[in-house]
Amino acid sequence: MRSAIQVCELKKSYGSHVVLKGLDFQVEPGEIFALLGVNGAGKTTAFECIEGLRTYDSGMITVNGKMGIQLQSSSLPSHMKPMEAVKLFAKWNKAKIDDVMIENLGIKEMEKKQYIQLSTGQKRRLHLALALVGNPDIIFLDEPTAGVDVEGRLSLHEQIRKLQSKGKTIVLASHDMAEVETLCDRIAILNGGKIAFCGTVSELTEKVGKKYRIHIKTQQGTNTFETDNIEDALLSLLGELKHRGIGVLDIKVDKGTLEQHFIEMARREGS
Ligand SMILES: Nc1ncnc2c1ncn2[C@@H]1O[C@H](COP(=O)(O)OP(=O)(O)OP(=O)(O)O)[C@@H](O)[C@H]1O
Repeated sequence: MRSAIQVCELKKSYGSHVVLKGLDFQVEPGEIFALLGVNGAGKTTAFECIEGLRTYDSGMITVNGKMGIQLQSSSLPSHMKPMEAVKLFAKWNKAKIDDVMIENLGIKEMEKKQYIQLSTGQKRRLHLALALVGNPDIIFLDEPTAGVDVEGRLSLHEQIRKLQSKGKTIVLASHDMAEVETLCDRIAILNGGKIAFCGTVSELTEKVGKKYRIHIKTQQGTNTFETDNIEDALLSLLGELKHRGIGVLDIKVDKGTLEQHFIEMARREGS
């Protein structure tokens, strides 16, 4: 099967500032893929090169499918009404407005407001609707839930999953690691102008998360212990607690969070 997006040796500089030093990655059809990196790593630059909005110095980009691009904040005229924007985008795309999509994203509820009067969450939903107007195959979302409250974020996640269930490919950039962990099939970490890691979150954990962490809650409080040998550590910990007559209320074992692995990756492979 052809990849939805294939990026080979992508290089991009702004004057003497080299931002992308040869990116290589692929996005497969129907997956939710995240491009991660610290501020200024070059995620937006990479997106814009792929989207055809920015020229690049060298490399090859292949996109198989129609693209839909979520706007950045304050990209629309401040007095424009949400449905006016939707109609305008539909006209540009020569597309029929999908009433179900408009309904799902709650665009009609904001009908009376001007763009400038929308909340951050409402703007994000409108931007997503505008990206979807032309019925694209591949949807680019640059920080789709930044500044959105928990409820709004969950509702946007639901919409993004619905898109995936319809066979759409989603490519997103996000600084919210919890969001990435729950939503994405694969991630790529951009660091020092290169892809430092590309794969699933579990693969990243295998690569970076060397130690097990035991989080244990007792009547005396919560503690975290790190160990290489989970079996021995658990046995001796539980044995010791039993010996001292301390009851265990909760116990969890992990190999660190995506956030910790991301930071570790940035430190390890830093530019
Ligand atoms: N038009 C431009 N002209 C010159 N430099 C630019 C331009 N756009 C971006 N840069 C620089 O390129 C680097 C990468 O920026 P980019 O916006 O792609 O990063 P990013 O990973 O998307 O960051 P953030 O997480 O903050 O959105 C930064 O150092 C930025 O200052």
